[in-house]
Amino acid sequence: MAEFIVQGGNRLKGEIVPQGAKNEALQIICATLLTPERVTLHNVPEIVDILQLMDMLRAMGVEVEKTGPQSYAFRARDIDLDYIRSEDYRRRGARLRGSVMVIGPLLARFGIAYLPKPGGDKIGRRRLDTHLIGFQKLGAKFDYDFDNNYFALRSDGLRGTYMLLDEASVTGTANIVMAAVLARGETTIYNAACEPYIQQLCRMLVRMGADIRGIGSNLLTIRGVERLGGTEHTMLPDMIEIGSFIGMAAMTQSEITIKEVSFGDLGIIPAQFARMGIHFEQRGDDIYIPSQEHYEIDTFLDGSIMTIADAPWPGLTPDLLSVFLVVATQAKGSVLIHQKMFESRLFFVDKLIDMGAQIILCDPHRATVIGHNHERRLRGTMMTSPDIRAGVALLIAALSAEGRSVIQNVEQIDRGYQNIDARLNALGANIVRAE
Ligand SMILES: CC(=O)N[C@H]1[C@@H](OP(=O)(O)OP(=O)(O)OC[C@H]2O[C@@H](n3ccc(=O)[nH]c3=O)[C@H](O)[C@@H]2O)O[C@H](CO)[C@@H](O)[C@@H]1O
Ligand SMILES: C=C(OP(=O)(O)O)C(=O)O
Repeated sequence: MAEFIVQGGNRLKGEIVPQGAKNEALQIICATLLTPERVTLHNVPEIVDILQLMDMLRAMGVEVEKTGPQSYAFRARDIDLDYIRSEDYRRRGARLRGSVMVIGPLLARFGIAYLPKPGGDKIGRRRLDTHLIGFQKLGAKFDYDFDNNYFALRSDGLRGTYMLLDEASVTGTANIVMAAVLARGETTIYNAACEPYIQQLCRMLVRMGADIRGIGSNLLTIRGVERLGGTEHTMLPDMIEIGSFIGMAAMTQSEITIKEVSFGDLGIIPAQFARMGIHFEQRGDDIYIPSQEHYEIDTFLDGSIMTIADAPWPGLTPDLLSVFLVVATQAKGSVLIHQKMFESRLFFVDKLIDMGAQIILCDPHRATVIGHNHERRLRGTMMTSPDIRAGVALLIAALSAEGRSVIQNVEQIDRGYQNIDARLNALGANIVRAE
């Protein structure tokens, strides 16, 4: 298990370029299975989850070639359909959440797919009902194999239909869209997720020849086509990484410019940081954050305590709530952080409490934070990263803290943030990676 040894207290300064979006890349890489033609992807983040998904596709028979820095070409000519029943496939699938999205393309193109229990962050129940019920509505049949622990899905030709999703699942919507683009007839998906990840996927599918209307909304209409062709696609900058850097700048009182953020695709994220009292300027497509001695959390218009809560897009992504929570520990004022979607994502606050933060964990979904207004620093300590985003929140806490912290299990952070120690050290942080 690798760890970060962090000497806290440095103010950071300089420019940082965000990586390509992890959760978009997971969808997009799975979509390359939909065509035997070449698909070239740019701005691919070389993080553990993405490298593992690419290895899984290679093992399935996809030709994957690195064509430049952060660029890869994929060609899914001959897929080994025996491999997708193998123990190796199940083992690889279990390492990341994104693996679940190979199912839609396999079902659409080959009429057969196996769904092993996917991995990903252990942040509460992560059900797959939306995916499976969606495939069933398109005419697929599924059985659970109790001996081998996987779902087997089959179809003798998917057919378009109307469906109202029980929840706006991100990976569920991506999976169903990828199945529907090659189904016969028209599919309507209501209550579809509409994050920029999904919008980007849909735009790429359209360039491959798909017919999709309603992109960016929660009502998608897809007219199935016979086949899809090759294309090129560039990932957006990772909005979760951008949000993490905004939070880090505020906590460490640093002056940072985040380059080429694709501001229009950040949705409500900048406005929510502004409600935390954090100043920033949009300069072209960059975000400039000046060094701030203090930041004061807004109240609601009636004077009541601010709540920062997640909601399906265009609401605030749950993946940034851990960062908002840590940022609040040094703000002036109080805030209620309400993580509605996941039930085990706030437990990392005990580490922040150990560091001296004033937090009351009200229940698994809600924590009240009373900020120190930078009058009292957090204290460095020993901690373990429980999931990607809590890991980064703890790293931000450690960077701002007095003294030395050790963060164990940084493999969790590496799943989602490329080379984060070196990139932050280039801004003046003091992070040493030890194996
Ligand atoms: C690989 C990937 O892309 N992972 C992201 C994806 O996971 P993933 O697609 O697995 O998450 P889902 O969107 O399916 O749902 C996440 C959780 O939120 C709940 N839920 C979902 C929709 C809804 O309207 N109401 C609701 O309560 C679900 O029950 C579930 O517990 O989306 C999550 C929600 O943005 C993010 O945290 C993950 O980083
Ligand atoms: C929860 C996340 O990832 P995953 O769905 O891959 O576990 C995340 O990116 O914050």
